[in-house]
Amino acid sequence: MVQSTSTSTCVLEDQAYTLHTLTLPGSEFSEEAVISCLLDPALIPLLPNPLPYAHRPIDNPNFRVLQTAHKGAGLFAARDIAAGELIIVEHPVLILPTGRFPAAIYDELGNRLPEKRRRELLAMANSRSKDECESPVEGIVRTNALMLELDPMGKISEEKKEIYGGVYPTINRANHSCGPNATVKWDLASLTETFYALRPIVEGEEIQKTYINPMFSREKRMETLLNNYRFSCDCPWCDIRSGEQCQIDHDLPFTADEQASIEASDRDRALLGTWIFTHPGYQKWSTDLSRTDDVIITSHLEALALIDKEGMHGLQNLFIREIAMCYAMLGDLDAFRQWGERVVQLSQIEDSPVARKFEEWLVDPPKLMKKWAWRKRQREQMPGKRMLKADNTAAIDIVDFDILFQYSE
Ligand SMILES: C[S@@+](CC[C@H](N)C(=O)[O-])C[C@H]1O[C@@H](n2cnc3c(N)ncnc32)[C@H](O)[C@@H]1O
Repeated sequence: MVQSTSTSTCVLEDQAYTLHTLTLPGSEFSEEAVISCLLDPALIPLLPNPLPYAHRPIDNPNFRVLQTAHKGAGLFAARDIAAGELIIVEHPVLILPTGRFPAAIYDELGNRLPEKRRRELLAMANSRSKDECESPVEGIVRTNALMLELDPMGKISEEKKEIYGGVYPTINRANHSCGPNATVKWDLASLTETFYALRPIVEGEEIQKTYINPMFSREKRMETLLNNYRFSCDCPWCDIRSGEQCQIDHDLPFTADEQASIEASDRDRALLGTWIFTHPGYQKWSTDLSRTDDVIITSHLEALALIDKEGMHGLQNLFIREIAMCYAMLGDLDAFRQWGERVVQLSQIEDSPVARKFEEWLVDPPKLMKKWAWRKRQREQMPGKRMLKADNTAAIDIVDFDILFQYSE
């Protein structure tokens, strides 16, 4: 069976692009899946080879697609969903760069799909008028595409590297919130996007992701959403007058209290965005006894309180993991179990090796963790040692926020 076919097509600003169709074979559990791609030819050898089997559909899904009052369709929890729980795994129907191409190229990308997939694509939301995007496929791409990585090892030089997006008939039904309860993770090896919960979602609640960097100020978030997706955000962090007359529709000036609340939210979001560079981190603390025993835990609990307030749960894992590690170094078994179990639950999709490591440790932490109670033992051996410095050194871990965002023009 031919799984991968190319037809050389267009050159845009000196760059050649290839229309390339991927047919992922079906298995005992799945039908074959076709992905219609527009690619820099240099990316083709970087695709998984052989292609993976098409993903098995999820039995008894925990979500439904329903119509909303003013946002088009949306995804809603069909039952309670736990933090970290899988919602859906899906192959894109299209993969293409963010740049603009002639309408005929978009149409051709759509036409290369089997009829059922093409109809699914054409039924998706399109926020662009015919004047803006002559091809409806382009309008659908601009409204829906999620960034994905085809060259994780950086084989293509930085100057030539482009941003690619994927379009997903189901995941893309998720509407936007600046305090999302779910997020996505791309996996090149299986050519899938996984959509999963960031915090508990109750039955009937809308399942939403963020389309933009949630660290932006309210003004910038609203401007970006209007420019790229053509809507005014009415999430609780933007429409601070929910239930009353709202600024978005009526352009009334904010009261002093409303203005203060917007400024506090902007400040807290910006602070969370730089927290790991400006606040103490586990790595240095773990070997430095001059720092107080609770400095990381206290600081990280502060960050988690802000994360809860702003609904930025996409940032929580690093803090939760480091708090668990602090309790391990302090030899506090109950607290390590409590935080470690949260790590396992929240990391199963986001970072499965971390989830597995914690699962292993949780069987018998004092026996299995090399540094178990290291700080406690050091203190016992040096009871007189004073803690000299307040800790103001930043962590060096870098959070990759990119997976949170949709791509924009
Ligand atoms: C990726 S689609 C989301 C699914 C879409 N509602 C549908 O019917 O398929 C993006 C479009 O949904 C709408 N949308 C998404 N989030 C919204 C929100 N928070 N408020 C209003 N409209 C929203 C906008 O029209 C936006 O261009």
